Amino acid sequence: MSATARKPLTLHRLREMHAAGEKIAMLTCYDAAFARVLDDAGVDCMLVGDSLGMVLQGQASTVPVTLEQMVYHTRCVAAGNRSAWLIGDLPFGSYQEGNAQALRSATALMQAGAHMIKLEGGGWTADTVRFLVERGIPVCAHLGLTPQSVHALGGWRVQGRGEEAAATLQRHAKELADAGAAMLVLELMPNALAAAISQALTIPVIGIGAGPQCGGQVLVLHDMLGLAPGKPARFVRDFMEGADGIAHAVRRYVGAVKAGSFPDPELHCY
Ligand SMILES: Nc1nc(=O)c2c([nH]1)NC[C@@H]1CN(c3ccc(C(=O)N[C@@H](CCC(=O)O)C(=O)O)cc3)CN21
Ligand SMILES: CC(C)C(=O)C(=O)O
Ligand SMILES: [Mg+2]
Repeated sequence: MSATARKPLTLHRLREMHAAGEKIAMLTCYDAAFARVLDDAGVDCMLVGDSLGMVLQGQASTVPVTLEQMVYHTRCVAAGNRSAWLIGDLPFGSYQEGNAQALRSATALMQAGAHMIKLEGGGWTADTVRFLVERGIPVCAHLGLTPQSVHALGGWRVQGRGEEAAATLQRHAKELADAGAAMLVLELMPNALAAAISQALTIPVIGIGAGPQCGGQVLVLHDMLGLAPGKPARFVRDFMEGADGIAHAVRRYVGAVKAGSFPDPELHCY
């Protein structure tokens, strides 16, 4: 634990960082032990991602993850975290019924310790985003490869290739920002498209497989520690390679994101 504890990050502070051009470093986190490590290493935002269904549970997608499981892991992370901004992922089926269901699910994550909730999907979610924001719940939107829709999208494929698909994603991003989303995750899309969306919005855009020109980056923790099974996706870098332990690997990730040296457009991008 560092001698000088950081002040807890706020949405106000994240907006200031973004306005000043400082990149935001986000990692997924699923438990208290890692939350301590990430907090001490200076990670700005922790996402309790529904990717835990694949990473922790060994399932083939994020579709089976339940709200109850997300609440449990959010509570675990909140217990270990002191100063990072904590984002809870709404799982598949926990907001699609309508605004009332979305508010109930978001409330469960906020009461478990989340500071913000994230939900996947395009323009159709804008009304729900507005509804939650008006009721005091900060919302992060998520566009591009939205894993909860993997069976509809036809696999883990790069999104927004082609003019029409790119224009649609740009329109959805604008609609979500207008609805009050305070942050936007862009997953798996060409650099140029993610750069254009980041430029067009004032809110921080956090990329994963979306190029270096986003306002910040996120990776799945176990991927950047070289712990995920199988061949990693192209956008992953193993920060354990040459690192002196886990805390050092996480500090190297934070440093690389802040310096703009990760992701490398030659290696990790589309
Ligand atoms: N461990 C883990 N890491 C992740 O980043 C992640 C998850 N799990 N689970 C939920 C989703 C699924 N994700 C994935 C999974 C696979 C690819 C993948 O294999 N992509 C190909 C690109 C295919 C194309 O060119 O269209 C690649 O080579 O990167 C990408 C994102 C991202 N998310
Ligand atoms: C990869 C990030 C953006 C995510 O949604 C997750 O980890 O569930
Ligand atoms: Mg997710």
